[in-house]
Parts: sequence; structure tokens; C-alpha cells
Amino acid sequence: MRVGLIGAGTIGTYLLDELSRKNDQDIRITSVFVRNLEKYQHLEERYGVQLYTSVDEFLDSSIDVVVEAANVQAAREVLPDIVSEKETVLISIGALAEENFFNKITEIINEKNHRVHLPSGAIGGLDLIENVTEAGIIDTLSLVTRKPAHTLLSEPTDETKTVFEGNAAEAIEQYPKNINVSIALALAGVGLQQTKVTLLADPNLDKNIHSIQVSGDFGTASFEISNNPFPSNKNTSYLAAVSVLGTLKKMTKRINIG
Ligand SMILES: NC(=O)C1=CN([C@@H]2O[C@H](COP(=O)(O)OP(=O)(O)OC[C@H]3O[C@@H](n4cnc5c(N)ncnc54)[C@H](OP(=O)(O)O)[C@@H]3O)[C@@H](O)[C@H]2O)C=CC1
Ligand SMILES: O=C([O-])CC(=O)C(=O)O
Repeated sequence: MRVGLIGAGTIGTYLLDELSRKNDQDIRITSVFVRNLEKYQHLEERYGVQLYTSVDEFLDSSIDVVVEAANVQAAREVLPDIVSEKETVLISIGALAEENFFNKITEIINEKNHRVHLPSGAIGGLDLIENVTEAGIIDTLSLVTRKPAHTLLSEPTDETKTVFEGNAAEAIEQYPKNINVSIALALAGVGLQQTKVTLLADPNLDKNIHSIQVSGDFGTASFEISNNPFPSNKNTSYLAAVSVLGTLKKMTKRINIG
């Protein structure tokens, strides 16, 4: 499987490192779309990839799958063109928060018979949530996310502050870099308006902790994922990058779990 990567930051570099280190014959990153050629020139030699600044040329570069690892805004800009040509893995899931945009993407992939894969990102348990939603037996779904205060606040604080309380649609609008997980949850579950989100800035924390509560006729479930952030980017959990690799691996397997 030949992969085209959009964005070569924390997650993108993890994928480049992992896939080249393991010399994975099933999955190879061959093309990288960037907005600044000079900044990323070194990737060509280090990983044997070709860089592109034109979306059309990137899509023409004999890749099978595109992995988006840039940000919500970039994803909103390029996604219609990408999904109309390729199978796509999207980690900036917040790009799908806006209903009209979601419908537009759905229309394109239905027409083209393409798929969009949303990795579980910095959380887990989405299989359970999707199953009980499909079965019509989910009642409530909520997420409480705690992050190190300095990743959310510009001023230092001595005490934990609630920086956001509301639904998933409002959360991603206000914190597009921090709460993509809420949109993954909402899309798997009761939708963006009904998914309750609380975001806490904790000065004594060095992890990104996501606590999920779900209830319905099946019973209740709680998940707490205590994530180590990347040393180079405290906003992003290590697990988020691992989940993109996991999604790519699943695409090459014939036995799928969950
Ligand atoms: N679902 C989840 O659980 C999670 C989702 N995420 C999502 O993943 C994204 C990537 O995370 P991470 O790797 O840590 O972020 P980084 O900030 O480390 O890297 C982002 C990369 O995207 C590039 N980029 C930004 N805009 C564009 C553009 N318009 N065109 C091409 N490249 C662009 C940046 O390039 P440049 O150097 O030019 O700025 C940079 O290389 C996050 O922004 C977030 O949306 C992150 C964590 C968890
Ligand atoms: O990495 C994390 O813990 C979550 C995150 O940033 C996001 O959901 O956007």
C-alpha cells in the first residue's frame, strides 16, 4: 500500500520513522504534501519520499491511500479533493464537525465508492459506542478531558480551571487542536449536539487524560485513557500517532477486530 502523507509534524514524523524503521513492505509512505518545501526538504533524503506543494500533483503520484496529519483547517480545505480521488485516513476528525461539510464529504465518497477511515486517536472504546448507537440503545455520552494547563492557557495558573463546558460541536470550534477526540466520540455515538464535553486545564498534570462515560439499555461503560504526550508536542498524545499506524495496518489485514 503506497501512502501519501499530508503534514509532517509530530504524527507525520512518527509514521515516517515507524514505517521506514520496520522497513514495512506492506505499507510505504512515498509522497508527502507540505506547504513549505524548504522546511521539509530533508525528508526526501532521510525517508526516500517525494515532496509536493500541489494537491493535484500529490494525488497523481501513484499513491493508494492518503493520511491527513496536518490540522482541522488544512483538512477542511483539501478533504473534498482528496476523498474524491483516494481512500483517506483522517486524524483531524474535527474537520467533519460541520454538518454541511460532513454531508458534502459523504456525498462524494458515496458517489466515488471511496472510504474515509477515522482512527481512534487519543482514546479507545469507539467500537462499543458505535455498536450501541447502531443498535439504538445509547442514552448518554460524555467526555471529560484534562490537559496540562500550559497547553490550554496563555497565563500560568495554580489551580485546575474549566476552560470549556458544552457540546462537541462547540468544543472543536473553540479548541480545534485539542479536542478532536470529542468529534470521533460524537460521530460514533449520539452526535455532536448531544455529546457533552468538559475540558480542564490542570497545572499539576503532565498527561492528556480523557474520561468517557456512556450509558444505555446495554448498561454503562467508562473508559479513562491517561496519555503520555509527545515530548516535542505536549498537545498531542503518543497514542494518537499510534492509532493512525494501527488504522493503516488494519486496512491491510483480512481479519478485523472490533
Ligand atoms: N483525533 C485525535 O485524537 C487527535 C488528532 N490530532 C490532529 O492531528 C493533527 C496533527 O497533529 P500533530 O502531528 O501533533 O501536529 P503538528 O503541529 O506537530 O504537525 C502538523 C503538521 O501539519 C502541517 N500543516 C499544517 N497546515 C498545513 C497545510 N495547510 N498544508 C500542509 N501541511 C500543513 C504542518 O506544517 P508546517 O510546518 O508548515 O506548519 C506540520 O508539519 C492535529 O492538528 C490535530 O488536528 C492530534 C492529536 C489527537
Ligand atoms: O492528543 C490528545 O490527547 C487529544 C487531542 O489533542 C485531540 O483530540 O485533538
